[in-house]
Amino acid sequence: MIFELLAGAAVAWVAWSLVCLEINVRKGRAINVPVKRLPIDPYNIAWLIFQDFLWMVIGRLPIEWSSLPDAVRFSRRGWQFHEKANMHVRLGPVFALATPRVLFLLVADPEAAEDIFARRRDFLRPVADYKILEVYGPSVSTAGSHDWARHRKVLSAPFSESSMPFVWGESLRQGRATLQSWTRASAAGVPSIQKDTRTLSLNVLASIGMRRSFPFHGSADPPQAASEANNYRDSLQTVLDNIILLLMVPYRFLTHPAMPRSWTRIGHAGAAFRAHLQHMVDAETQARSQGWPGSGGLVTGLVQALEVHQREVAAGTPAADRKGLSLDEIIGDLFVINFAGHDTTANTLAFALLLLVAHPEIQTWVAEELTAVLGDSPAAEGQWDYKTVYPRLKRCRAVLLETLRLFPPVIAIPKWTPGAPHTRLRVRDQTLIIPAGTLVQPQIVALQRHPAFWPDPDAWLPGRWIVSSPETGGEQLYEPSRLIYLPWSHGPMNCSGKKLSEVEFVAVLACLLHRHRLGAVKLRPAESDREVRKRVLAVANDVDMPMLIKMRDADRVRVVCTEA
Ligand code: HEM
Repeated sequence: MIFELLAGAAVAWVAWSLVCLEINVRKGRAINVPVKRLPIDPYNIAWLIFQDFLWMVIGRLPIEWSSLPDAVRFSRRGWQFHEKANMHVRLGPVFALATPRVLFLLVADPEAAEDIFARRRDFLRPVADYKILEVYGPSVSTAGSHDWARHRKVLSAPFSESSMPFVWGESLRQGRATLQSWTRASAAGVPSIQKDTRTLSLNVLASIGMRRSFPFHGSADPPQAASEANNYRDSLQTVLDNIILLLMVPYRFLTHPAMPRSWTRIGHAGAAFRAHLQHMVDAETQARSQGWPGSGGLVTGLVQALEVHQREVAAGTPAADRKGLSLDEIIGDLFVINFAGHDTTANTLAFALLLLVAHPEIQTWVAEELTAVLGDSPAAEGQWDYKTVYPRLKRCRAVLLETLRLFPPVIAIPKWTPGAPHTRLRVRDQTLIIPAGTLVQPQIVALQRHPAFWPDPDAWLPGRWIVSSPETGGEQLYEPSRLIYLPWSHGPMNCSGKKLSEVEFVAVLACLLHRHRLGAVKLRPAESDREVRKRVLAVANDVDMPMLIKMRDADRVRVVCTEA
């Protein structure tokens, strides 16, 4: 009887899904763009868990990605990375993907994408889908339009130009410590550059929060006693390493004695991180109440916003008109900044380092610039001044820009159309009438790899970013005149940490390549340079997308760092 009931429910669910799918197919057809069907909702939890196993099996079969049916390819998390610009080359700048839950409209047209970002009220961030990020409270990423502006105003100061000399100094410190650790590594190479770039990026983030430098401890260094939640940096590390579990289950529940021990450890780190954030806010508030200027770090601006909020609450200002941020909101923002700034930067550095290992000629090209700007003496290292040095390191930035072109951590920016009954969007010579509730996604990967916009689109060529300045004849960075490049998103809601990530990346690369070069440990003595390059590129291109694009196993390449 139970079996029959379950079977009946399953049949009803499948039938209902098919009906919803067909309704969305019709909506897509009415927009007058090509429509593809995806019979399963890509955000279905069971499917999200099960698909890893399925793709592991498919990956072992001798089947090319391009020969799989469309519906199978689109069902993979992060399919846009594997598909590159192919679907848009085949179907045009816009096509619809109908699923049982929602209709997606995928946009790879520069002008239409620009229009979507500019019309912030017509194409909203789907904040309901972002609520899961509220581990510690509402934040800039999860706030609706009105509240978002309040958050963003407060966050502009810590990411402004005036904070960059500090970011530069700390990134140089961490970059030099990484170099020391890597040059000390045995002939077997650095065990994990992915782990080390995470440690480095975490240390930079922690220093921005605390205005205090943390020692770098690399994967090649002797093991240290683990301190799960003892300090701010370690609890943050545990929280970010286990973020998927913490997004699914509130950390308060994880600390329950009935939970498995590995989960309670994560729950305690979650609680400790919250306590550290609270402590930082309290210490800052106290310092300010005693007339001291505060740490000058990220927390200072947030605590000022808290003071504004508290004054408005005391004055009885209605909630909708209040300025500043509540305590929950500043804690939420502190968390989201760490979440958004950690793996994005760390993964990008790891991709760039492996690509540099595969392309020693680009290392030489970057080192030429470093020598021209910094000289070649180690003694002058302390004089690498942000204001005079950073703007001149264009080739270092070219390496970042080109790495993010091929491997953007975020592959598409979700927006949705609230306007009833529809929203209009001009795409080339056509006006699309988009029904309310459609998820409209400017496609980062497709735009950044489209052969119509980029010659040799899938090749990693940092030199494409360097052009000759019409005024001086010297080198300057290429700036695309259309929206074909958007790894940090675009428009007013773009990434707050863009400049920070650029400054950090350039500082670290300058430390690593100024007087050293990176190579790969050979698998066998007879492995040729060509074979090594092919192997390293295969590792870099073998990506997964648990939340962001990352290499499935960067540690298959053991990196060595030697003096040039
Ligand atoms: C290579 C590095 C990075 C990339 C590629 C990147 C990319 C992005 C993208 C695509 C968004 C989504 C914007 C949207 O929805 O339109 C975003 C948002 C955000 N990022 Fe980054 N990010 C990077 C580094 C950082 C860093 C280092 C920080 C801070 C320490 C940071 C903080 C943020 C914040 C706070 C937001 C939310 C902005 C808002 O909603 O107004 N990001 N980032």
